[in-house]
Amino acid sequence: MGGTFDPIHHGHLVAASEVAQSFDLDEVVFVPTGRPWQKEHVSPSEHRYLMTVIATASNPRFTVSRVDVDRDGMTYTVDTLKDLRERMPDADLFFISGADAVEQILSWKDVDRLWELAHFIAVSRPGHELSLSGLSGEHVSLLEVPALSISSTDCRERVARGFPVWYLVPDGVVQYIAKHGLYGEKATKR
Ligand SMILES: Nc1ncnc2c1ncn2[C@@H]1O[C@H](COP(=O)(O)OP(=O)(O)OP(=O)(O)O)[C@@H](O)[C@H]1O
Ligand SMILES: O=C(O)c1ccc[n+]([C@@H]2O[C@H](COP(=O)([O-])O)[C@@H](O)[C@H]2O)c1
Repeated sequence: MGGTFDPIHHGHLVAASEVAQSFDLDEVVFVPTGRPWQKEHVSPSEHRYLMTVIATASNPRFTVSRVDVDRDGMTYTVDTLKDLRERMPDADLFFISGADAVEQILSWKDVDRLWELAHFIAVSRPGHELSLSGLSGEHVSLLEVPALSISSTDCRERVARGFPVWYLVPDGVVQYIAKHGLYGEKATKR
């Protein structure tokens, strides 16, 4: 599952867990982006990587990859998938995305190459229609997952306003944000 994870939240974790169950996956690899070219003002990748490690540590089926964080330049999924394929030559690769990301996929770099590298799984997300958006069902599967109306943008804005993010993100991530003063945190009651 690729994402900017700024920060990772329970919407990401529930989506990953549902896909793992429904598609009988051995492992879900979370891949935090290095420099996402369609997003501005992103937190340093080491913070996003470490929050992802903290959030996934307790699940034996979840792992985190540094392939995007360690690659120079902008992050493109075509490179992510090539790097993962090199590291896992025998694996069947699936790329998990939310409905909003799938709406944009035709704008991604080397989109035609993507279908050769992985099968895509689009999960439902509140506020977005889950549809193939003109993509082929041969390359993309759709999956309804429990609806959690959480976004990283909302989490960042809440922290900046001094509102709690407990129960929106894992406890360790709440503590990591406070410890490193991410998102312009104002003092909050805990
Ligand atoms: N609540 C959610 N339910 C289902 N999928 C989600 C949810 N939140 C994010 N996703 C999906 O997870 C992937 C990574 O998301 P990302 O890290 O960009 O989080 P985000 O909440 O969309 O962030 P931001 O608000 O900063 O854009 C994307 O494919 C996105 O569609
Ligand atoms: O390859 C691309 O051109 C591309 C463009 C936008 C997003 N992506 C990937 O989509 C995933 C979700 O991205 P984001 O920005 O919504 O967190 C993440 O793995 C990104 O690298 C990929």
